[in-house]
Amino acid sequence: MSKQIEVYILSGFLGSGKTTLLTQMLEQEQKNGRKVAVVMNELGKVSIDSDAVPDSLPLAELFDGCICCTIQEKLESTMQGLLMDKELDAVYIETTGAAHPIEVLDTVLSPIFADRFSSARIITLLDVLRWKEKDGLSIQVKQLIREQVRHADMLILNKTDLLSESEVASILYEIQSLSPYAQTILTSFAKIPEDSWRQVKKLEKENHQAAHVNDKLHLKTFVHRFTSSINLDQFEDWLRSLPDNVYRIKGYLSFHHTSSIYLFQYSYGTPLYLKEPVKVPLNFVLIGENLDIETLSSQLNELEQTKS
Ligand SMILES: Nc1nc2c(ncn2[C@@H]2O[C@H](COP(=O)(O)OP(=O)(O)OP(=O)(O)O)[C@@H](O)[C@H]2O)c(=O)[nH]1
Repeated sequence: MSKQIEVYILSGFLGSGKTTLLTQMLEQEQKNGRKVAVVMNELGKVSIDSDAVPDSLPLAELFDGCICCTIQEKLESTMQGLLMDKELDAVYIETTGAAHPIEVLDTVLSPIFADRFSSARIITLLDVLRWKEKDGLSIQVKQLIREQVRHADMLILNKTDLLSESEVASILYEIQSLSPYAQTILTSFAKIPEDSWRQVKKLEKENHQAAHVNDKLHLKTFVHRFTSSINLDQFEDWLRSLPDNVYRIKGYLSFHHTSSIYLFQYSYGTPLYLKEPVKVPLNFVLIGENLDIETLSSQLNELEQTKS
């Protein structure tokens, strides 16, 4: 199997400190001599933050749209292009403040190459002052910030210099009830301990051995590779039996009754099948909260056991 590439999705509302954080992460990575690439997304037509990325690093700037919705396919092709670099260790994606992290994760895990990026992590920054004054925000913005917090693997409560210790403590308490599993740290100017974000990845690696570590991560991804065709009716029975914590599925399937391959998409309970014109590996990606990966894996293996 080809080398896994680490992916860090930097999420957080406008001005929360994503670029400030990215600059430090890249300094660390350069010090460690690792090869990284950066993907930056701006809603407008021009580059604003690209100076934060040293000239020596590959940088893809995706303008004039949001990679979580209007220009999803640009992100997908950018990620596919990055796979050509055999030396690459990690990709940092700075999202726009308006991005929904699950939508970005969903794009990063395109079934064409999901097995290479399956350790993707969401790191969310929260501006504590903005959170304290959230009553002044629209319902939609409040909802988006909550989603960014809720789906984080690592949560950075930034700009703590702007509030008192007791105000920060009460926000921490509130946030931990919203996102009890994320590794949470308090920062000013996004100063995080060296390489701490890379430890988040290690936690999942240990998932398979240490049951207690599972509790730390709530949003999970799982990539299954089908090696044969399956029975459509049985597949649909399996879909109907899925728990609500499976948010997204997408992947390639082949069925006993046809020689075609289908791209299957499932979002908020609605399935969609599209005939795929070319032959592709049958990668099947699931994204959800607290997924019981062992059970899902054995159910998918079982689907392959039926031969007609
Ligand atoms: N006081 C204070 N200012 C901070 C802190 N972190 C970042 N800033 C400042 O906040 C502003 C926004 O920081 P950025 O890192 O550009 O935030 P961003 O999330 O990349 O912003 P967008 O790209 O607009 O979404 C900059 O002027 C930073 O210097 C902090 O902890 N405390």
